[in-house]
Amino acid sequence: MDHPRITFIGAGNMAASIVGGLVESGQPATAINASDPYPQSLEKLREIAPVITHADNNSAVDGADVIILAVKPQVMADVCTGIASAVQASGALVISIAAGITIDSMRNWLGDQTAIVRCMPNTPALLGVGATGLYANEQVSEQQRSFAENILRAVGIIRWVDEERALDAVTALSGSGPAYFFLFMESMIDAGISQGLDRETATELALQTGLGAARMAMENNVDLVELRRRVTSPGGTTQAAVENFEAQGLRTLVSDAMQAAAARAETMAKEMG
Ligand SMILES: NC(=O)C1=CN([C@@H]2O[C@H](COP(=O)(O)OP(=O)(O)OC[C@H]3O[C@@H](n4cnc5c(N)ncnc54)[C@H](OP(=O)(O)O)[C@@H]3O)[C@@H](O)[C@H]2O)C=CC1
Ligand SMILES: O=C(O)[C@@H]1CCC=N1
Repeated sequence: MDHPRITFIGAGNMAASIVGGLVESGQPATAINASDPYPQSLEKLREIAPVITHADNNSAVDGADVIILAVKPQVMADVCTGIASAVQASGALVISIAAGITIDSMRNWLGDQTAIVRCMPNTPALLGVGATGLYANEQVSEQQRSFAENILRAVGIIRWVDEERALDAVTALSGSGPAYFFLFMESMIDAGISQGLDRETATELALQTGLGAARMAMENNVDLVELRRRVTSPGGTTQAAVENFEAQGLRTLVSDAMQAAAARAETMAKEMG
């Protein structure tokens, strides 16, 4: 099978970014179906590519090889129970991108033997530079694993994890991670302004610095500690700032925040499972 027939349930932000990446990577739009109760979301999706749209989830699932559940965790139970018979009849692979919804919950709603890949992408997928962690249950075949890989690779890098629990750590790191960097850049901009820069200048310098640092970390074959050492002249300005970060417990702060995110993913699984 050259191109699997892919169905998106939910045509929001994440679905739109994955559709964009898929079509760019050669998946024909005519082999993509999407359903959403909100016609405007479907129209927006068709501005990206001429996919086949449905108001009804079951009609979108009909004939699919891969079904991507791209709805909010809160509506997942209703969506899954509503398409369960059609999913069982199709034998399709189900891919969920919802935070904190476990494979056990999905098997309860969809049927025991459903092949499920649970994954956690992030919003840079919108630009094709996402980072996704994936986990497959036993029912997923080799061919279905490669479908899942190709779909998520169309919007960035992918990493399989061996245990489903690890997806909570992936959520805490790369799923929520873009927001941490935005917060850090916001803080740098505010600090620059309070030291006398105008907002536009502070913003431009902070964003370009973020981009430059990320590119250096990815493109130079040098580890982060060494890259940091090269910026930090002994007795200079960077040392003064970094010592302040360390003294105020930046590492503990980051670790505690990521633990809160992972714990929230676990609680969501209990609340919505
Ligand atoms: N945003 C992020 O950073 C990340 C999000 N995720 C996960 O991705 C998933 C989707 O998020 P996102 O794209 O941001 O959300 P959106 O709200 O943009 O998209 C969800 C879409 O599903 C539609 N929908 C609601 N009910 C149904 C239904 N019964 N059947 C079909 N479609 C329905 C919604 O319509 P309507 O607007 O009318 O309700 C909406 O268009 C979430 O589960 C989230 O946890 C994963 C990684 C990162
Ligand atoms: O905040 C959330 O719950 C979702 C999951 C990861 C990013 N956004």
